This record gives sequence, structure tokens and C-alpha cells, in this order.
Amino acid sequence: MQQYYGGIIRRQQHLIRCLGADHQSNSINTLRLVNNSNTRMQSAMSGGGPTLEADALSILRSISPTLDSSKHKGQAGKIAVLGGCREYTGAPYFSAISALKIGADLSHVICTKDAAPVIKSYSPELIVHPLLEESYSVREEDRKSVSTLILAEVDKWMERFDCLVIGPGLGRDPFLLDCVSDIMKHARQRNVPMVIDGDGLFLVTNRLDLVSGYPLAVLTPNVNEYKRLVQKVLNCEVNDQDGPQQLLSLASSIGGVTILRKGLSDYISDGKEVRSVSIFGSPRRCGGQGDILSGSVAVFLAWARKLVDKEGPTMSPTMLGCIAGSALMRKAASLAFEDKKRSTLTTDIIECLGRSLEDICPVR
Ligand SMILES: NC(=O)C1=CN([C@@H]2O[C@H](COP(=O)(O)OP(=O)(O)OC[C@H]3O[C@@H](n4cnc5c(N)ncnc54)[C@H](OP(=O)(O)O)[C@@H]3O)[C@@H](O)[C@H]2O)[C@@H](O)CC1
Ligand SMILES: Nc1ncnc2c1ncn2[C@@H]1O[C@H](COP(=O)(O)OP(=O)(O)OP(=O)(O)O)[C@@H](O)[C@H]1O
Ligand SMILES: [Mg+2]
Repeated sequence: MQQYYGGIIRRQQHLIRCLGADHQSNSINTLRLVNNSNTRMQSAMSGGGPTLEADALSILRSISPTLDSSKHKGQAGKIAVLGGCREYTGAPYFSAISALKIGADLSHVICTKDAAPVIKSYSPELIVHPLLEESYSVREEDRKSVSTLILAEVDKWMERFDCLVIGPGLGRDPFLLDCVSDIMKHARQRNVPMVIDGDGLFLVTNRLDLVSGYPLAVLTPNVNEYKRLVQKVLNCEVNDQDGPQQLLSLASSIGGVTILRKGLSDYISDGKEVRSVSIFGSPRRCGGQGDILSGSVAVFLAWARKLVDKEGPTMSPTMLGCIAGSALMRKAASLAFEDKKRSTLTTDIIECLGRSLEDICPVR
């Protein structure tokens, strides 16, 4: 079956070349054809059942709040990104600024003391908290008191956050990851949703108890991160022949967390259902696109939670948030690529977030 559909994809690509299509300007279309074939393939492989492809644009429209002058600052969402260390300052910035560009009212970054001035200098829009510490800056005997202090400082803000993004550019320092584990336990006690990405996934893969059974946890693994999760949780290798089923098992084995598996098509499951998002996209794979996605999912998840509270459950808010976040990120990437082609960078994609949202869901 896979071979058969592989053949169809190759024939489509050959047809495009024979029609004399310009390679560069048609790479997005080619990608769409491949994506469509891929979706059909998944559908056929699941016994010809209904397509897994979500109606992402309708979902995105339905959860985006109207702009209304009676609303006050904060009602459209307050997001906090836990990430940013000596090595990585770009990733938390990309995630936090994306949340603002999509429509959150306030975006915080909680990072290490030495990453903070750098992140502040990228943007005056972000609220940057220089709270976290790495092992090298804390003496062994001070670690307990320092971690208690960090937790107390983050706790002051915790209830105000509509969603936490944990991991973009966090690094893997053991002392820092211990502090973040404590913060996650407190967030969970207060029912604050968490989107876990990058080094947050490194932490969670080794400490599954931090998210297991928490329905407001979203994991957004890339290829490497997904492989490590599958090996750890399912004790086997990634099986692309039966990708959706394996994703479903993985999400259900971690107690119903939602997993967004990033790739040519994004696949999303909360252990009960699987959906895919294949629309739009770009063939450019510059670093930082996953960070945009984590900030987007955080905003849409916060919005979906409000909608689900009001209108009763349809799909889980975490599924809705992932589907909308994925569609918007892929649309922005495709717009940026149309303009910048090979030189497309993450900052170009961020600049396209507003126009993408407006194209899909115009301000009334
Ligand atoms: N502009 C920025 O600031 C950006 C920053 N980014 C940030 O980078 C971080 C890592 O994310 P990534 O996507 O590079 O992780 P991934 O594909 O698993 O690793 C690739 C290879 O590297 C290795 N490795 C990674 N980290 C390691 C560490 N701390 N210490 C040791 N090894 C490490 C890893 O080895 P492995 O664990 O597989 O043995 C694998 O072979 C994360 O915080 C992300 O948010 C990105 O968002 C992009 C934009
Ligand atoms: N082959 C692909 N074709 C089209 N879009 C893709 C492809 N791979 C990933 N994407 C999209 O790019 C986004 C980021 O995915 P990616 O796998 O690059 O994350 P990442 O490695 O975590 O990124 P980062 O560099 O920020 O850490 C996802 O929303 C996904 O939809
Ligand atoms: Mg990443």
C-alpha cells in the first residue's frame, strides 16, 4: 500500500516537471500534492475510513475571540515561556513573541539570569523574569534555598498565567531542570495548561510522572524528540507504517496527554482520537519554527479552554489548540517562503503570523 502511494507521489512530481513548472515557485504546490496524497494514504491504510485531516481553518475561526472594546487587558491571554539559558536566547523569544503577534495580551519569559538582558534587548514587548539559575552559578550548599526562592517567585505569578510553554532554549542543566520540575508540579496543582517542547521534552521523557494523567499537558515533539518518547514509553522503535495508531497508543500510555507530532504533516492525538494537519507548509527547515508553534499552541489552547468552558465539550481544548496552532504556523511559513524562498528565516515567518491569521479569520 505504502509503495503504491509512494508511486502516486512520484508520478505527480514527474507530471509537474513534465508540465514545465518552475521548480521553485511550485515547491509549495508540490508539497500540497504530497500532503494530500499522504493524507489519502493514511486514510486508505486505516481501512478506507474517514480522513484524519482536521477542518483546521474552521476550528481556528471558531476559537479565535472577537476583538471587542469592552474587553480589558489580559482577557485575550497571558502566556509564560519557561526557557532561555546561556546558550539559547532565540528560542524563548520566538515562542513568546509569537504568542503576542497572534493576539495574547501579555507574554512573559522566565529564564536564567544571564539570558534575561539578551532576551529583553530583542523586544520591549516581553516581560522578562531573570529567575532561573544553572549549576555553575550556585554553590552546592545553597541549592536548596535558591530553588525554594525560585519556586516562590514563580508562584507569585502562576495563577495569572493562562498557559505555560516549558522548554524552548531551556538547556539541560540538572539543577535548573530540578527547579523546573517543581514549577511544573505547582502548575499542575493549579490546573494551568502546559505546552512542553525542546528541552522540556528531554526533562519529561525522563520524568513522565510530571505530565502523566494530566489532560492539560501538550507535548510537541520533533523527529528526535518523538523517537526518544516512543523508545522510552512504548519500548519500541517509531513505526511509520502505522504512525497514527502508534501516536494514539503513546498519548494514551502517558495517561491522555495531547501529543503533536511535527513533520511533513502534523499528527495530533489525546489518546482518544487522532487528527492531522497537512495544509500549507514550507520546504524550508530553518531552526526556530517549532518555537513559533509552541507559542501559537499556547494561545489557541488558552482561547479554546474559554470556548469549551462556555459551550460544552466538542473536542478537547488541547486538541483544538494544537490543530489551530499547527495550521497558523504552517500558513505563516508558506507565506514567508513565497516571499523569501531559500533565505526564509524564523523572524520572517513571525512577521507573517498576523497576515495569516487575518487571511483565515478576518477582524470583523
Ligand atoms: N535560535 C535558538 O535559540 C534555537 C534554539 N533551539 C533550542 O535548542 C534546544 C535543542 O533543540 P533541538 O531541536 O536542537 O533538539 P534535538 O533535535 O533533539 O537535538 C539535536 C541534537 O543536539 C543534541 N542536543 C540538543 N540539546 C542538547 C543539550 N542541551 N545538551 C546536549 N546535547 C544536546 C541532541 O542530542 P541527543 O539528545 O539526541 O543525544 C541531538 O543530537 C532546545 O532548547 C530548543 O528549544 C531550537 O528551538 C532552535 C532555535
Ligand atoms: N517536512 C515538513 N514539511 C512541512 N512542514 C514541516 C515539516 N517538518 C516540520 N514542519 C512544520 O514545521 C514546524 C516545526 O517543526 P520542526 O520539526 O521543524 O520543529 P523543531 O525541530 O522542534 O523546530 P525548532 O528548530 O524550533 O526546535 C511544525 O509546525 C511542522 O508543521
Ligand atoms: Mg524544537
